[in-house]
Amino acid sequence: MRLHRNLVFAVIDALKAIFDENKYADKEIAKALKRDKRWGSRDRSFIAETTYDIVRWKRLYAEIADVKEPFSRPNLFRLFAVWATLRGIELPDWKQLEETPTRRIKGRFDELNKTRKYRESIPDWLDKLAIEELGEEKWTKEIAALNKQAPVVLRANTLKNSKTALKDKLFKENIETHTVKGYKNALILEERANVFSTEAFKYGSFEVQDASSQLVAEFLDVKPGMRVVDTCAGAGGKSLHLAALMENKGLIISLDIYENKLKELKRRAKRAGAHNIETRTIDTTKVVKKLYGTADRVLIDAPCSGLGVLRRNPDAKWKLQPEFIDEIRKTQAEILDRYSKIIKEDGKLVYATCSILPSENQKQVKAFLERESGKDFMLTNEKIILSHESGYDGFYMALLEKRK
Ligand SMILES: C[S@@+](CC[C@H](N)C(=O)[O-])C[C@H]1O[C@@H](n2cnc3c(N)ncnc32)[C@H](O)[C@@H]1O
Repeated sequence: MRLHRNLVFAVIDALKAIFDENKYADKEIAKALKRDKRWGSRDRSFIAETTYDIVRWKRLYAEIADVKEPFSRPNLFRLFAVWATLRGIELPDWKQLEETPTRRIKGRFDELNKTRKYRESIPDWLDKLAIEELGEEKWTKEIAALNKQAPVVLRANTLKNSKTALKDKLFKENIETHTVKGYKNALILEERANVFSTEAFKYGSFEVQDASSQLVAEFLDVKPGMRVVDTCAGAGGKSLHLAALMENKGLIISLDIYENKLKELKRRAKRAGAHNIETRTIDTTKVVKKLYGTADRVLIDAPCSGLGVLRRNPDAKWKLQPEFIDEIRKTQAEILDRYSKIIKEDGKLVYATCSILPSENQKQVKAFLERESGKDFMLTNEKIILSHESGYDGFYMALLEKRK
């Protein structure tokens, strides 16, 4: 592989913003990709993948390069030199890469590889917390899986086409996919590609959605004609799936505390041809209270640490703080107490997160069932999805039924 100066500079600029200015990796990468319209798909994937790689392995690479944050530009080039050396890429004779100690890099890598917190590049507090929650054996396997690059998974939008029809459509646009057992509407890309530029995407034939995430709406057991409330709808990944499962019949009320996310949901719903979704911003407590006792089904896709989706958001390893996880657990408990009241008698509720920590998942549900607010509910099904077992994102979902 030959390294191109413009592409490497784009990576360095993105890393500077992510590491030193605390910006989000996905946003900075999107910005970097807009810099030159002439860049082709290989150039673009070099920028995206290299940036994500260096974000993912920040602690390991910084230790090998012996550099500390905040990173100066010369130090960011040192991190890049570590990345390139470990991949066996020949370094060009640019002044920024002069005197890279190639042999020493390989030696340090072998040495640090023996210790999990360096090998998997994780902060000490996270390593400690995850061992307490999952046990060392499970965590060691899980973090190794969460450090891999995620496959691109699509969900066929059955309001527009079947999975088989979508597969054919994409094939005609030179995108090859395969199906996976156990995931009704999922197609996995054989090779990474910019699916957003396809005609199939513009027509609303699919959404990009991880396979584990695709299990959540199905878990809620919705039927056409039902009244469903998606309480933490965000930009609508699950609402859109619910609309498809309900064949556009009945009503989905999608709530969130952020109006801008719901605006994006509406835009996506239009493209997907989902006509039974109504959005409401939770700007006062009244919005939720008005819904008490009205829904056949409620989805709580709760805000969480996001530790199950580190493959997609590796910068979360560095942005997450233990205090945030403490706070989010309190929010999850409050949300369960308040939003469970939206359910009618005999109705069903799904509580889901994209976290792998029992304290945000099964323990949260258990505590809810023991509180006054949960006394009428019964846990009838539960899925604990770990990335090293499923091959997809880490997720949790619990199905609760309201008794008479
Ligand atoms: C896991 S994300 C939802 C993802 C979304 N359901 C999807 O499938 O694309 C959690 C969402 O909860 C929202 N949220 C945070 N606190 C909330 C609250 N108190 N009430 C409702 N929504 C909340 C966040 O804005 C975020 O969009």
